[in-house]
This record gives sequence, structure tokens and C-alpha cells, in this order.
Amino acid sequence: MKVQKIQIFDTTLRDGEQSPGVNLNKSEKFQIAKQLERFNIDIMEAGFPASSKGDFESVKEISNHVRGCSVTGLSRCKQSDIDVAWEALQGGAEPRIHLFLATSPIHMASKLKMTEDQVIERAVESVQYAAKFFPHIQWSAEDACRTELPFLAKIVEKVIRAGASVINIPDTVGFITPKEYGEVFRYLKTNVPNIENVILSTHCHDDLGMAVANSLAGVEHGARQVEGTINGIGERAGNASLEEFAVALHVRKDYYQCGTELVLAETKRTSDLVSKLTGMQIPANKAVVGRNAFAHESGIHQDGMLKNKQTYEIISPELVGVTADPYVLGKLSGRHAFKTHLQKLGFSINDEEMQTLFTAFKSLCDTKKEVTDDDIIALVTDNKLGKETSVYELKSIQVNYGTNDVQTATITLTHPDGTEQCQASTGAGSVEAIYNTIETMLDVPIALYDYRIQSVGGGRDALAEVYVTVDVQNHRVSGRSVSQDVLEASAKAYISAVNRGLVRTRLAQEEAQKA
Ligand SMILES: CC(=O)SCCNC(=O)CCNC(=O)[C@H](O)C(C)(C)COP(=O)(O)OP(=O)(O)OC[C@H]1O[C@@H](n2cnc3c(N)ncnc32)[C@H](O)[C@@H]1OP(=O)(O)O
Ligand SMILES: CC(C)C(=O)C(=O)O
Ligand SMILES: [Mg+2]
Repeated sequence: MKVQKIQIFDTTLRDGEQSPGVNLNKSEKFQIAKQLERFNIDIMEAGFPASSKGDFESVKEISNHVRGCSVTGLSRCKQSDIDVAWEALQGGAEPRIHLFLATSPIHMASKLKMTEDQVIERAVESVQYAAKFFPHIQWSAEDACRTELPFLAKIVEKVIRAGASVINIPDTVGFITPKEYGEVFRYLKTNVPNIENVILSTHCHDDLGMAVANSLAGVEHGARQVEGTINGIGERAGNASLEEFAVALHVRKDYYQCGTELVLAETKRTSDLVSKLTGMQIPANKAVVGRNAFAHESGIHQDGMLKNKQTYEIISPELVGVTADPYVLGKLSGRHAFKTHLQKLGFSINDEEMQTLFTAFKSLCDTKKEVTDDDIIALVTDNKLGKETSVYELKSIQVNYGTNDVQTATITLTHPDGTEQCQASTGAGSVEAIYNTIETMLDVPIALYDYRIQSVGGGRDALAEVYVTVDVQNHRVSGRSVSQDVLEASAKAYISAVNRGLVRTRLAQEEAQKA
């Protein structure tokens, strides 16, 4: 099967920056440009040089330093814009200008206040003027998809004759449907002489959620360049999302018989960088790059995936550089996924334990939105602890506190072997004094990793809820306790984490012996 190459024209740094609220500085634009180079895009629209001094500087810097692709800048059909664009782009490897002029009746009459003939004349003279400097000229018919087709064909013919080598057909307001967009390309191909000598390009906006579908329809009807942005950012509802487009072509190569030369493994990294620097968050359910794009939560899907990934996965996450665990445990998960997750955490569980743990897991899911690995470890260790008598237990606690005193805690603890011990130690604060005292009585070294406190309920009689995370012999475990008293809750949470840590250590030793 012969696969036709589709050129990727990335306009994240121009149309993407037109997203309300996005304002990239020179260094941020440069960082994105270097990542786009690694992504191996074909053409990078680095900005609109005549729009501001800052954008001019950015385009110039990118054009001088990016070598893996052709760099372009947007320009109105205006000599002064073209001059500024040449100044910014001339140092590049393959300088390219992107000229545009609106062709729809509403844009010509209301915005440009020009007749059809004046628009043709302006477009032609601008292309001819730009051709004195630039080896590559792209010309765009802004609002092409609301333009009368005979006029569109007429102006396209004239600008090709004037020297444009790429003709872009933007759906500027995201209005067209895939079938109609395909028709526009078909019409131009049959009505414009010499059109086979130029590259036809798509540029679709997502106002009706059809930007990627329209781009694909353009490709089906002869477009060989596709414009879009990373994460689909851009003016209003944004542009065609390049990662969605490229992955659609890759996965459905059998249908489109076309492909890009993007390094798809760089997709996630590129998307994350653009999201971070633009401040535009990626919706969790966004195709290809959303947090949930490769995650399976429901039991039937997880079971299918565990038996054969192809049951529910049409894109392999590795293809686009995603490494996250695809199985999300939640209230809709089933036993197969739960057991597999336990195995991944290093626990082999017999059928009887599995029954108890799965029931405990389901009731935890009813009360907690997100069940983490820490929660699952706590479930397993608590299940063991429930049957254990050999644990540390807090018998009594007394704290001596005063603003001018050294804080001292006196604690009585029962050891796993049943013996009782009483110790006192000091600390910079009451909680530290408690933890120092407990540590002097433990047989294993403990490192406190995290301590959090919150109140449960309101008013004077609110309860204190304390979460503690500790490291016990290379195992990170958490403990929790609720009490009317902050210090008692702190001590109990700590001891609960220590007990879990000891069980966790022993379970790991047992697993190692089995192996
Ligand atoms: C569909 C798109 O995405 S097009 C790109 C949109 N991007 C931007 O506009 C971002 C950058 N723009 C800017 O910084 C400013 O708009 C500038 C610097 C380009 C121009 O600013 P100003 O000179 O103050 O003009 P302003 O933006 O208010 O109006 C645009 C002018 O350009 C004219 N114009 C619009 N498109 C074109 C074009 N393709 N070719 C020639 N003239 C054009 C308008 O008719 C208007 O002219 P007028 O002043 O004679 O009425
Ligand atoms: C400048 C052009 C190509 C554009 O962004 C549009 O028409 O949407
Ligand atoms: Mg646009």
C-alpha cells in the first residue's frame, strides 16, 4: 500500500497564541518551537511579525535557530507587513511567508470594505511583491468556506499564477461540514487550471466540533498539507488538534492511505509543554492526550483488556509517549483488575482473602472518589492487622507543654510481644516530642515523610483527623486517626502507620521467600 505524505503545518505559536488568555513570551515561544522541531513538524508558523515588536523578535529568533523544519510568519496583504516578515524570516533555512486575505462576501464588504476585483488585485500584487524575497509563498483565502465557489476558484487561479506554491482553504469560523469541505477541494481541483502544481492545505476551526473531521475530509479530497495546533488551542473554540489528526491518520492508514512524518512518541511531551506554558489545561477526556484517554475503569472493560488489549484499545499509549497505568481502580472495577493490581503492588492473595479485600475495596470506593495505591496497601495491611495481636499499641500519653518550657511527652506503649514500656522525650513542639518518644521505643528505624491534620465537623467540639506517612524499611505507608484531641490523634496515626509498615515489611519478606 502506497502511503501519501501529509505535511504538518503547526500554528500553535500563531493561531494557538490567539487563544483568549494566552500570552507567550520570547523564551516560552522558543521552548515550544524546539519541542515542535523534535516532534518533526514540516512547517512552523512562529508568529505574525508585524503584530508587535515582541512577536517580530520571537519569529526572528526561531527562524534563525530552528533547522528541522521550514519557519513561516503570517502577513496581511500589505507591503509593510511583508517587509517586516522578510526582516524576521530571512535568516531561516527555508523562508516562507503566509499571506492571507478574506474572500467571503461578508468579510470583503463589512471588514475590508473592498470589492471582489479589489481583493483579487490586492492578493495578486502582494504575492508578486512577496515573491521578490521569499522562495516559498503560501496564500490563504480567509473565510474560504463562506466564499462563493466560482469567486474562490477565480482568485486561487490568479494567486497561483502570481507565484503562490501553497493554497490554504481556511474554515475560519468553523462553519463547514466534512462533506461540504471535501466538495470545496473537489470543486477547486476541477475548476482551477494548474492546481496540481500547488499544495492544497486545510485550516479548520472547531466552533462546531468538526475541525479534525473536516481536516480529514480535506485530505480525502486531495489536501496534502494540514494546519492545526497542539491540543487544538486557538482563536475561540480553537483549531484542528494536530495530535488527534495525526493519530487518526496513523490508526486508519488502511482507510486514508496517508501518513505524517511526526515522531508520534513525542506527542504527550509536546502536549504537556504547550499546556504548561500556555496555562491551557487539557480536559481529562481529550482524545490522545487527555489523562483518561488510555485509562479503563469499568470492570468489564478491564477484564477484556487483561485478556486481550485489542478488545478496548485502538491506540497503544506507547505510540504517543504515554506511560501511565491504564487501569484505574474505582467503584466500577471488577475482581480481575483488582487482583492484577494487588499483584503489581507485590501481594499474592488467596481466594478467601480476596473475597474480604474485594468487599472492603468496594465499600471504600463508595466513600472515596479516587482510590490510590496507598489506600489499597492500607486495605491489605489492615486485613492482616485485623488478625494480628502482635502490634504496637498506645496505652497512655501525657504531654507537658508551656510557652517557656521544653515540650516533653511521656508515653506508655505495648510492644508486639506484649511487654509494656514507658519513655519520655522532648521536642521543638508537642507532636515532635510525641514522635521522638515513640521512636525511642521502636525496634526499627522510622522516617516521617508527611504529616497532615484537618478538622472533622465544626465548632469547639470538632474532631481532629491526622494523616501520617512514614517510611519503614523502604516501604512507604500511611496511618490515620481521628480523636477529639489533636495530640492523641497524632500519636495514634503514627502508631497505625508503623504497624502497617511492619506488616508490609513482613508480607514483602514472605513474597520474596515464595519467589
Ligand atoms: C483569521 C485570522 O486569524 S487573521 C489573524 C488574526 N490575528 C491578529 O489579528 C493578531 C495580530 N494583529 C494585530 O496585532 C493587529 O491587528 C495588527 C497590528 C495586525 C493591525 O493593527 P491595526 O493597524 O491597529 O488594525 P486593526 O487590527 O484594528 O484592523 C485591521 C486592519 O487590517 C485590515 N486587514 C484585515 N485583514 C487584512 C489582510 N489580510 N490584508 C490587508 N489588510 C487587512 C482591516 O481591514 C483593517 O484595516 P483598516 O484599519 O483600514 O480598517
Ligand atoms: C490566517 C488564516 C489562515 C486563519 O487563521 C483563518 O482563516 O482561520
Ligand atoms: Mg485560523
